[in-house]
Amino acid sequence: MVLPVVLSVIVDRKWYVVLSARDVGLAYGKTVALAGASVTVAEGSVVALIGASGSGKSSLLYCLAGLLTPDTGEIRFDGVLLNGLSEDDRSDLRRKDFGFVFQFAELVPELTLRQNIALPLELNRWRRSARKQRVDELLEQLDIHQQADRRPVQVSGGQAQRAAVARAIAHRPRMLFADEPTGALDSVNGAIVLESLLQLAKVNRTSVVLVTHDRAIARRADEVVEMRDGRMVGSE
Ligand SMILES: Nc1ncnc2c1ncn2[C@@H]1O[C@H](COP(=O)(O)OP(=O)(O)OP(=O)(O)O)[C@@H](O)[C@H]1O
Repeated sequence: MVLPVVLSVIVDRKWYVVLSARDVGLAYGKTVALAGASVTVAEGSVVALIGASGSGKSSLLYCLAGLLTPDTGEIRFDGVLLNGLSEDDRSDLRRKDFGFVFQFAELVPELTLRQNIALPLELNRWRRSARKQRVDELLEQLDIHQQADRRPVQVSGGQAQRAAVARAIAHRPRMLFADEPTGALDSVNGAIVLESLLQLAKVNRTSVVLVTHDRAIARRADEVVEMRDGRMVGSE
């Protein structure tokens, strides 16, 4: 009975929790940003964190991504407690398994789009030929091949943000963290960036945590988690 076994492995994999936060608390001095926030991300799924300004979305995203250490609670990636890792191990994890897209592309201004996209591949020691092939493929997929040799100031905001998406996903990370990735764009360019991000994540089977205050964007996610006052709505 090989088939049922294979099927059950596929089903288990689909619901495998790749990342989770449990009862996470974080304060900046006297300001409480997170007050017992909990969320789980199934492998290959897109989770949108939505909520009013100041509700703690970005703080939770940064804790999930290992960029901030929570004061209390647990963050686990692949079952491993992030708070228990050394700073070196956490930065290894971010380099290999995580990708980031922020509201403003935050590309390196001195480098061309092509060089920006190649950065995570260099950091992960991809061979030159594999690097070139992957960067060319992404430039085509994101329709920015004609701007490949320009620097960020020489392209439009939408093109720069598409390059930022390419850079975030280039090394095929298991997790992509996106903080208002379309927040600085008009609706047409915002839609192009969002579609590219979701499509590339799907192709690479990358799980996504997406912070947005826009319900129309959140509707594209597999799961929408609403935050208020540093925790999930309905969790009081
Ligand atoms: N570096 C910081 N220093 C002090 N307080 C901070 C800092 N970052 C965030 N805060 C505060 O923590 C709370 C949560 O902020 P956070 O940025 O996580 O919310 P958010 O939901 O992402 O907001 P927005 O949608 O406006 O980006 C807010 O009260 C905010 O003012």
